[in-house]
Amino acid sequence: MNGPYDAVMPLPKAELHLHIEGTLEPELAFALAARNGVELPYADTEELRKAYQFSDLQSFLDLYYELMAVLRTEQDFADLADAYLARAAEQGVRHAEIFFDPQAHAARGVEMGTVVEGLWRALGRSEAVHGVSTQLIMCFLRDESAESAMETLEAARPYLDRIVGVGLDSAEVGHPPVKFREVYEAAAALGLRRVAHAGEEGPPSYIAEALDVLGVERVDHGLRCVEDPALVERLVRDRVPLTVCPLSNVRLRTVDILADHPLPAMLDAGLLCTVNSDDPAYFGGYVGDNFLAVQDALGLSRERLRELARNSFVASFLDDDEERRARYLAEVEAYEFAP
Ligand SMILES: Nc1ncnc2[nH]cnc12
Ligand SMILES: [Zn+2]
Repeated sequence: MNGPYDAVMPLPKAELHLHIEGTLEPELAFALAARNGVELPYADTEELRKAYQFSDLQSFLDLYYELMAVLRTEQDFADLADAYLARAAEQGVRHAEIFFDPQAHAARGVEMGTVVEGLWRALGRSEAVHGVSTQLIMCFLRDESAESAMETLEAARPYLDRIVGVGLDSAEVGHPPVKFREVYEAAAALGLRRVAHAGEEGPPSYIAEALDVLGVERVDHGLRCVEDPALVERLVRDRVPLTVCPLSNVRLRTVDILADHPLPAMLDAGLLCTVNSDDPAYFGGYVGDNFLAVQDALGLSRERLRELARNSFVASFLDDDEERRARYLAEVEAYEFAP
């Protein structure tokens, strides 16, 4: 018998908010640690999984950065991305726009070229191997300096043919978008697309600032917009996509329980929401699992799920390949949910 899993998983979708480092499963972390002679402060995968209890964004980021110590070589990044793409394909993902955090790797002496070339080894063959088209978005760590962000953009120059845009992530509160005005101006001048995390833990004013000062086309999370009706009106009017990450919000305690998540109200308000996994290895599910979870906890209808899938392609950076976008959108409309 078919269950909700069979109905929802194959629904064609794009994933637009996914940190590749957040796909590092405990098993792969230990395998890479052994390969690279890195000592992890956990006895085994079970003990590591027990550490996945977070009280807020920072408590997660501490573990997220700590585990990155196992990522050293191009092959490590290729293996990481390949594992994600295989999982994503199983969850109905047809297109993925993937974040990476070069500053977090530079801190261990791992250079931009190692990260990008390694990721590209997997991304370059993803369509052929997994049936998933991909794009790369380079994120700046907002709790690092603006100068460091600018140096990172400089370091990325030789690889810009492989990077579609820039993003902004890490600890939000106290690091408003305006801090990165110049680097976003420089990124725009290089022809890069712009997104930023805003309104995850930070106030609604950070969302407006990301739009006004950084010129972002898409807001990552954007959840706290619901506190400001005028901002919601603006986001609806301007069709600004929000990359919502429901399981992440619960695990990082942005919302108490999934049943209280504002996603249905956001969709009712006319916001262009998408559903994404953020850091699936840490938050208990990949993007299809997020779809399933919101269907279950929030009672979203199948037409709402179809709307979310449609939005994901509309909000994607497939503007340079409208034919492909149209093909994906046609797949969404033609999709028949298993009974
Ligand atoms: N949810 C998140 N918010 C901010 N920075 C992140 N880096 C990885 N996941 C993140
Ligand atoms: Zn994120």
